[in-house]
Amino acid sequence: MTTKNDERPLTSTNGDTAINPAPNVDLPRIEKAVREILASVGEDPDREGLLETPARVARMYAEIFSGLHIDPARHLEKVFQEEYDEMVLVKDISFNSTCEHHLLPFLGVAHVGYLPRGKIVGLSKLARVVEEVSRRPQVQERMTHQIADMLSEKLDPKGVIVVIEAEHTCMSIRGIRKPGSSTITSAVRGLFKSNESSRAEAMSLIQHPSR
Ligand SMILES: Nc1nc2c(ncn2[C@@H]2O[C@H](COP(=O)(O)OP(=O)(O)OP(=O)(O)O)[C@@H](O)[C@H]2O)c(=O)[nH]1
Ligand SMILES: [Zn+2]
Repeated sequence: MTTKNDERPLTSTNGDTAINPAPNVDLPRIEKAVREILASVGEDPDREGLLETPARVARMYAEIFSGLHIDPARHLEKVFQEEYDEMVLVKDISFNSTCEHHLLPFLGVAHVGYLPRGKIVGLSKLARVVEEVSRRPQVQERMTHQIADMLSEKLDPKGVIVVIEAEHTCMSIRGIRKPGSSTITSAVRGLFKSNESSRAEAMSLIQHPSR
């Protein structure tokens, strides 16, 4: 089954009814662009194996960029009053994000810690923040400090530390081609910034193998 460029329906479902799961993402526009890219590299967008590709890619972008249209910090609204003022650290939160320079994935783990000031938050919420922030085109540095800023603002903690370790596929599958290289970024706020021993304690817990 082949159809001409301008005859192809610009919907993004396999069935008759187009349901756009991401109302702020223009799926038909992505599909059109993907067809254009395929044609530009010398492919035939109308060959059987590629027929559904533009719609798939559109859905994929809606998924991996879904963090653009939401406020990840909303997960930090529900706090519990608790007189615990030692460190809380959730390690090895896996994520995948997209490098804004090449639109290729960078993926790895985030470590998120804070020193509460009478307010704690559900542990899963830290992972939810990482998950949603990661679903944006970005650089790792911005992702790191945005997560730290969200915690600082919503929890008013005594300190925040965010460390992210990731492999950038734009460095491993193309360009300089260094698979296995790892980029580490950190953002520290409050006591973790001003107090060297607090920061060292957090860093040693982060570096310590889990379990
Ligand atoms: N600082 C930073 N750089 C990134 C990130 N993701 C990708 N990059 C880099 O962005 C840079 C873009 O460099 P350019 O010279 O504009 O593009 P390019 O010619 O494709 O670069 P090469 O990757 O060196 O081939 C590259 O050095 C990438 O490694 C990130 O999260 N943070
Ligand atoms: Zn890149």
